[in-house]
Amino acid sequence: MTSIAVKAPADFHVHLRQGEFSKLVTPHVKKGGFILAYVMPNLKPPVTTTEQALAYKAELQKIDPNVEYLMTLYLSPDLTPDEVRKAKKAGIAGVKSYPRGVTTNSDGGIESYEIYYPVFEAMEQEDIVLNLHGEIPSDADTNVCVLNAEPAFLPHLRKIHERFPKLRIVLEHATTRAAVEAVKTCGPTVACTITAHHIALTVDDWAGQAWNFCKPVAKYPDDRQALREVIKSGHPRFFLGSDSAPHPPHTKSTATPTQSCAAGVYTSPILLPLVAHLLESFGALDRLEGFVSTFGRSFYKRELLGGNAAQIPTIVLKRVEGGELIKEGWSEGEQKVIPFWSGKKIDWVIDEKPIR
Ligand SMILES: NC(=O)N[C@@H](CC(=O)O)C(=O)O
Repeated sequence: MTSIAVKAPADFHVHLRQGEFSKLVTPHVKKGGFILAYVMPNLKPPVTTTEQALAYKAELQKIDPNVEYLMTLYLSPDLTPDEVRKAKKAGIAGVKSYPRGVTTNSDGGIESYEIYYPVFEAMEQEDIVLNLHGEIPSDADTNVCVLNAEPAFLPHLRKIHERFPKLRIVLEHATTRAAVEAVKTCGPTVACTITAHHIALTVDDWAGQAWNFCKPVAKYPDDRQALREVIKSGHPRFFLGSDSAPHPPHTKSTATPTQSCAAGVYTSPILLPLVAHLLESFGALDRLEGFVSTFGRSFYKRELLGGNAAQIPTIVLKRVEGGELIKEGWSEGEQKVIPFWSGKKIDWVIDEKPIR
């Protein structure tokens, strides 16, 4: 195969940041082949109200109007059932839960799920999606660390799903076989995003390599295998959410003995070619459109159906013999960002002028 057409690619988990940094990274969604971005709310301060989310959306639209932005709120005590109803009317798509302290800007994250049951009830009624960062905080007393934080979280997923069976829930950026199996056994209201980097990496790739470090961390080879298998099987409740998380280079690469490096892997500007390259590497290229577009769109009720099929935006990838080098980085003024696999070659690029 030398070219592939993908209809309406949608990234169901992306960090677009704020201020000048946002101006650099937001256009990279389109650059990477995507026309829909499901935007994370972990800004400083976090996006906790409908008003803030709409103001943030307006900023993103000003930077790049060519992408559809689906906005989320940050689960915190500020979020009330009334605010959920207001959010629904304003078109907010989801609420993201970060357990306290597990990742970037999660100091205001949650400590217990039960206190949010009235909020979940309103979300279930209003059909707003709950996006779960599925890790529990590390705790030496209970032997929890980054390697088992995700399996240890799964009982919470099951409990919330049992209590609110109609609430649509997405377990974000799954990294383990246990998570894949847990989501499979849940009902049709529970889905799961998988990142590009987690189908490439294992523990060995981030131990000693800050650029591959993100939360949740990549796990064992067998866990990666489970992610690949479920994508290859074409399971419709498993789809792409890149968790593309840019950080200024100095926060990734110049950690000191007392300061750890920022968590996050940046894939936006190369995303669709990268996913095609990875899926092809394990024989799942035929699942590309399902994984990066139709499955997620169907779960989120954002299908592009009917009308004239020719009007659906289509991105064409072409194969590059010998591979295409991933750029060293992008910069604008003082802002700079370095992508995942910078300096490595991948086999696909976006065809800017496809012959139709
Ligand atoms: N994935 C990451 O490692 N980091 C994300 C936060 C998150 O989604 O955990 C970020 O905002 O940098």
